[in-house]
Amino acid sequence: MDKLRMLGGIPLKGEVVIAGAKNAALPILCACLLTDQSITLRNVPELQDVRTMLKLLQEIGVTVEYPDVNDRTHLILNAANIKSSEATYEMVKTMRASILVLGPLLTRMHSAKVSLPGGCAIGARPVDQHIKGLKAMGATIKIKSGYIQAETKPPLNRLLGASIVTDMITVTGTENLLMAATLASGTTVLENAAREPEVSDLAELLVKMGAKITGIGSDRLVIEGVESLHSAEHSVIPDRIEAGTFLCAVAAAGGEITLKHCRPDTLDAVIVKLKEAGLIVETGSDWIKATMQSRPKAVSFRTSEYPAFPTDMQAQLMAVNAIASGSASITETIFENRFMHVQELNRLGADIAIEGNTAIAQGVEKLSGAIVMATDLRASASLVIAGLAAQGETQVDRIYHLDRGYDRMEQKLTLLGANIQRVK
Ligand SMILES: CC(=O)N[C@H]1[C@@H](OP(=O)(O)OP(=O)(O)OC[C@H]2O[C@@H](n3ccc(=O)[nH]c3=O)[C@H](O)[C@@H]2O)O[C@H](CO)[C@@H](O)[C@@H]1O
Ligand SMILES: C=C(OP(=O)(O)O)C(=O)O
Repeated sequence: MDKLRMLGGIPLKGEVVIAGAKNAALPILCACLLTDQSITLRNVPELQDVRTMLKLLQEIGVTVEYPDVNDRTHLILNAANIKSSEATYEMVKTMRASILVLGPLLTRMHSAKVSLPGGCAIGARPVDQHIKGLKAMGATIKIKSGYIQAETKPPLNRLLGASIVTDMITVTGTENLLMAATLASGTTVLENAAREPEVSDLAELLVKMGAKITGIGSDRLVIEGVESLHSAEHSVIPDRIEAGTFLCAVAAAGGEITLKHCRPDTLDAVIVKLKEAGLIVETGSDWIKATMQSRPKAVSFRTSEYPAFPTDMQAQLMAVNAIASGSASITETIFENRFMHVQELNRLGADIAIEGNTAIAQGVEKLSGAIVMATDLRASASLVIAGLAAQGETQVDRIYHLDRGYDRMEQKLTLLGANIQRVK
C-alpha cells in the first residue's frame, strides 16, 4: 500500500493547475448512458474514482476512447450497445458514486440492478431519497439480496414525470433524479434540489444533449422529459475542493501560490474563512493567488449545503486551525461521523476535542511529524496539510483514499517546493 512521506516546515511557492472536478466528472460520465450517441468530454480528472467509474461503464457496455494518446483528460464515450444494466457489489463497495448509474439505466433501458451502497467511514449515507424519487416517477423498486432492482411499468415502460420534494438536500440524489427525468414522459419538478456547482455542470451537459431543464443552479429544477437525447461535447468544471485544499495547504505551511484553471466564484465560503485566518487572496476569473506571511488565526465554521461551507473542506480547514493562534469550533452538519482525522491530527500534536458534531480546536504553536493513517479521502488531505506544516517527518499511510479524489497531489506539491515523496 502506497504511503506519502514528507518533511514539513517548508513554505510553498509556485503555480499549480487545478484538475476537473471529481464530483462533476462522476455523474457526467454516467450521463453518457442516456443516449446511443457519442459524448465527448474534456478536463476529466485522472483519479482512481474516474478509473473505477469507467470500468463500471465498460462492464455495462460503454466504449471509451482517448482521441489524443497524450491526453487522458479527453474522452469519447459511447453507450450505443448496452449489454448489462447492473452495477455489482464489487464496484459499488469501492465507490459509492456507482449509484449514479441507477437513474440513467432505468430511464433508458427500463430496468436496472444496482448494489446498495453500505455505510462508509464518514456516515451511514442511505440512498432512500433516490429510491423514493424514482418510485414517485412510477418505477417498481424491490430491494433483494443487497441489490436495488428497479423497473419501469408496462404498458408505457417509461418513467413518468412527477413532483418530488426530497426530505433533505442530496447531491447525488438530485443528480440521479435529474438524469432519470430527462427521458421520462411528462414534466418532473425536483424541489429542495442540491445547488452544488457540480449538479449545475451535469445539468449543463444534459441541456447540450437535448434535455429540457430550467432552474439550473436553483433548488427547484423543472425537467420536461424528451423521447431521446443526442451527442454533445462538454468540459468538466474545475475542482473547487482540490483548489480549496491547496489554499489550506499554503495557509498552514506559509508561502505564496497561484492556482490556475480554477473557479474562484465556486469557492466563496472557503475564501471568506481563509481570509479571516490571515490568507491574502487575490482572484481573477480563473485564477487565485494566495499568500500567507504569518501564523494563521483560528476560524470557527459550520458545514452546510452549497453555497455555504462544504463538508468536503472541513478536514482541511481543521488542519489549518490545528496550528492557528486561538481556538475554533467546527460543526459538521452533513455527515454524522466525519471527524476521523481528529485523532490522527492529535497524533501530530494538535489539541482537538470532539463534542457531538462539533470539534473544538485549540491551536498549538507547532505540530511534530509522526506516522498517521488516512481514513477517508478528505481526512487524508488534512493529514498531508498538517504534515507540510509540522516539524520533522510525517508519513501518511493508506493513501489509496487520497488517490480516489486527487490527481497526483504529491507531484503538484513537489512543484510548489514541498519535500514529499510517494513510498511504494
Ligand atoms: C460523488 C459526490 O458527489 N459526493 C459528494 C456528495 O455525496 P452524496 O451525494 O452521497 O451526499 P448527499 O448530499 O446525498 O448527502 C447529504 C446527507 O443526506 C443524507 N442522505 C442522502 C441521500 C439519501 O437518500 N438519504 C440520506 O439520508 C446523507 O446521509 C447525508 O447525511 O455530496 C456530499 C455532500 O456535499 C459530498 O460530501 C460528497 O463529496
Ligand atoms: C465524500 C466524498 O466523496 P464520495 O461521495 O465519493 O465518498 C468527497 O469527495 O469528499
